[in-house]
Formats: sequence, C-alpha cells, structure tokens
Amino acid sequence: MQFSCDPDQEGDELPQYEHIYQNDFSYRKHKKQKEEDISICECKFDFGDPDSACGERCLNVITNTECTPGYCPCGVYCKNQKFQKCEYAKTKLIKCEGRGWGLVALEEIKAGQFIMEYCGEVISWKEAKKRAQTYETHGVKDAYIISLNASEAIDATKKGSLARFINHSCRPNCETRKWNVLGEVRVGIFAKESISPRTELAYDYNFEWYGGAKVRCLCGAVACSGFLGAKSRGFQEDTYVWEDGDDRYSVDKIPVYDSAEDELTSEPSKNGESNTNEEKEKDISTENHLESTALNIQQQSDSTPTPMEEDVVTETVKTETSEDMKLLSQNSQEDSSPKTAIVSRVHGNISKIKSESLPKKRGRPFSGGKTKNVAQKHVDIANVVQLLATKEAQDEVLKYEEVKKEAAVRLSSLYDEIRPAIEEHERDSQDSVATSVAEKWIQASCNKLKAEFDLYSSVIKNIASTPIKPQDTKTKVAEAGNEDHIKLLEAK
Ligand SMILES: C[S@@+](CC[C@H](N)C(=O)[O-])C[C@H]1O[C@@H](n2cnc3c(N)ncnc32)[C@H](O)[C@@H]1O
Repeated sequence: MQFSCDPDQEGDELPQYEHIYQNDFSYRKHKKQKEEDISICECKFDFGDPDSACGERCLNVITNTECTPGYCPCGVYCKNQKFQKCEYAKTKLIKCEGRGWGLVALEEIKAGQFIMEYCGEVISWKEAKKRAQTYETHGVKDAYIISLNASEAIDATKKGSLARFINHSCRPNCETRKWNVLGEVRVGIFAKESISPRTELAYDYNFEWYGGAKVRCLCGAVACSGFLGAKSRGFQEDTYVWEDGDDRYSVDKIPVYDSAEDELTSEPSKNGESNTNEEKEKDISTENHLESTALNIQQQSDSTPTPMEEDVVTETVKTETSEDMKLLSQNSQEDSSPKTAIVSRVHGNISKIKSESLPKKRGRPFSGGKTKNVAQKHVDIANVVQLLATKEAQDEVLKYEEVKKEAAVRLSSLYDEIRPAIEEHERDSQDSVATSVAEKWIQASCNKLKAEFDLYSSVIKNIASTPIKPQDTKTKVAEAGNEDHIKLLEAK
C-alpha cells in the first residue's frame, strides 16, 4: 500500500515510502515453521478469568515466542499473538524540529507494552552495508536499517511500518525486543516505562555505524552521547585516538552530519537564545500529522495546533537551547575548516564532502573489545632480521612474521563477517552470539596470539644465539674504560 500525502497540507511534504504491516521477504523466502518447532504453552483459559489466557506466566511469553494459531490451548482467546494481529498502540506522526518526523503516543502506554513492529525489507548484512553506502551517496538523509540477527538486517527505507519514524534518544522511553513469530525473528518496539499521551516515543538506536558522515544527536538528554550510534563499535574505532600523537580521529576533529541544519527554525539564534514565540507559532501552524491505529493509517488535514503539538514543539525548542546544544551548535556553525566541516544533509554534496574532508576510514580491526588508547609498540622485524647472524635464523623469523600477518588478516576479515553478531550481543542482552560464531572468533583470536608469541619467541631465541658482532675501536675504547671503571669500583 502506498503511503500517500495530502497535497493540501502545508509545511514539509510527508515522506514517501511503501507502508507494510509485515516484513518483506523479497530477498529470501519466509521460513516455514515446522510442526516439531512449534512451542506449545501450558496455559488454560478460564472464562471467569480473562487474564488466564497467555499472560505474563505463559511459557511462550517468557521466552519471547508468539503462540502459533491452532496450537495454543487458549485457542481464540490467546493473547500472545500481538505481532501477528498487529495489536499496536495508538500513535501519531508529527514533525520534530531538527529530527525530521517522529511518533508520539496518543494513549497511555504501560511499561513493557508492545507498541508496534519495526517492519521493512529483510536483507543480508552484506546487502545492508551496500545499501547504506548507496543511500548516503544518493543523499538519503535518514537511516532506517536496523539489526535483525547475526546475518540479517531490516531496511525500512523504502518499505516499512510507522516504527521507522521513531527517533533516537539517549534517554529512551522505548526499546527494541526480538520475538520469535511463526519461525521468524521479528523486531518490536516496547515501552521501557509507562508513557503518557502526547509524549514522543524514542529508543536508543545504538546502531551500527558504517563510516562516513556522523549525525549529531539532538535528543537533548542530559547524558546525550553526542552522535547517533556513538556507542557502536564502528564509531568508536573510527573516532578514538589510535596511536600516540595521532589525533586525526579524536572526537572533536570529526566532520559532522548535522540534522539541525535541515530546518531553518531549528537553528539556534546567533546569541544562543531559544526561538521566539512568533517562530514557535509558525512552527506549530505548519506541522503535519498522521494518526495511526492498529490496522489503518489515517491522514489528518487539520492544521490547527493541538496542545499536544505545542508540547512537542516546546520540548524540542527547549532541547535546542540546552547548554550542551549551544556549545555543539556554535562549534558546528562557526568552524568551517575542512577538518571540521559540517556535512549538511540537504545542501551538502555528501560524496564530494566525503572525498574532500572526511578522514579515510581505517581498516583497523576489532581489537578484542577494547578501544586502543595506548599505542602498541611494534617490533620492526626487518631491522631485527638484519641483526641476525645466520640465514636460517633470518628465515625462521621471517616465516613467523608471515604467519602472524596471515593470522591478523584472518581475524580482521572475520571481524567484518561477524561484527553484526558481536554488536548485537553487546547491544541486546537478550541475544547471545551463536556458538559457531563465538568459536570462530575465539579460534582466530587464539591463532593470532599464538602467531605473535611464536614470532617474538623466535626473535628472542635467535637474537640470544647471535654472536655479538665485533665493534669499532671507538666503542671498544669506551667499553674498556667502563670495564676499568667497574674494576675500580670492585677494588674499592
Ligand atoms: C529511523 S529515522 C527516524 C525518523 C526520521 N526522523 C524521519 O523523519 O523519517 C532515523 C533518522 O532520524 C534522524 N534522527 C533520529 N533521532 C535523532 C536524534 N536524536 N537527533 C538527530 N537526528 C535524529 C536522523 O536523521 C536519523 O538518521
């Protein structure tokens, strides 16, 4: 179904995308749930107690698995088919300053409640990375790809549900949870706390950061991490200082992709004060909004501001004027040197800016979960080899050096392969890295450590058995002097 816009509406155009209620499986077939894989709970429905049907104590609910219709003992009374039945909370699409569109609650939402499913195209991680790069090159300003499992992602850029509009917050009131539904993993947005009507929904993206432009976070939380995805491994690897004295990638030098640039009204005034009431009113009157219910999306052509919208706008204005934001905005707007150039989502030619001012992403592999602030001193094997006396010794050290290099390359390429699983595990405590993936990683890490150990023990062994070369006369005299000195000391 095409999500259409009302051409009479004022303000920003509504986004164009295809609205879907279930994940799209064009990339691969939907798995067919085998009968032996269907998990059947032990709930018994009691007509006198409607809560007896698949509630908190249902074995399937406890294991984040939806009951399979036709197999649940509670039959049609089963309450554990929320994804399948699209039992969504009522929400409304609204324009949020600086952050594009967002979703607000239209009703009281209880802590832990299922809000809606994050639907999109199910694609492989390889495809996801490719698409992310293509979108960026084509100037697609918002990112809609999220992790599904170790090997797949959901891309809601072209096809998706309303969940694609939920913005990020470093202090979120929602979270994503993975559920098993009829043999497939599906991602749901759940309330982390009770949410009152008119409150914007937000979860912590903590998403994969693929390199390239970074988006400044405008969530306004006190403990805001500064950038979207700033906690992701990729982002940290790219922005941390890696070598002594090499601060090319330190956080204060990275180019910024600033979503606040999109809307003129979101720019803080020169003196750092918040927008005037007049500006706020203008913002409110030009807002567009959509309302969602469980099974339909209705457009609203009403352009009169409701108290809820005013709240939302006021909230974002406050956000913009917090002390942290003032500092961030001033930095980004005043400094236009190539190193700190603002990468605008609207005006900037992303690929041009990328090639001119973004530092090249280094292929530094994941280093065992630790960011590297202390530079590791590398032994220069070529120099060491020159010191060795025999050809055999040299060959041995060179052979171990080769093995060490291969092990490092293997670990590095493996990291690219399994990074989604590692990050998913770090992000989402309910998931665990598949044993096969963990085993591969441990094996490759051990191989690299062993290769390093073999190399350095070979260096030590061969250096130790290399006779000291005859030295020039000057050195000899100096050493002789030292010997005398030692003897003298001994004599005393
Ligand atoms: C999944 S979309 C969310 C919906 C989006 N606002 C829209 O209009 O379609 C993610 C994008 O929204 C923007 N965004 C979300 N949360 C943000 C935040 N806290 N600060 C700045 N931009 C944000 C970023 O451009 C991000 O790539």
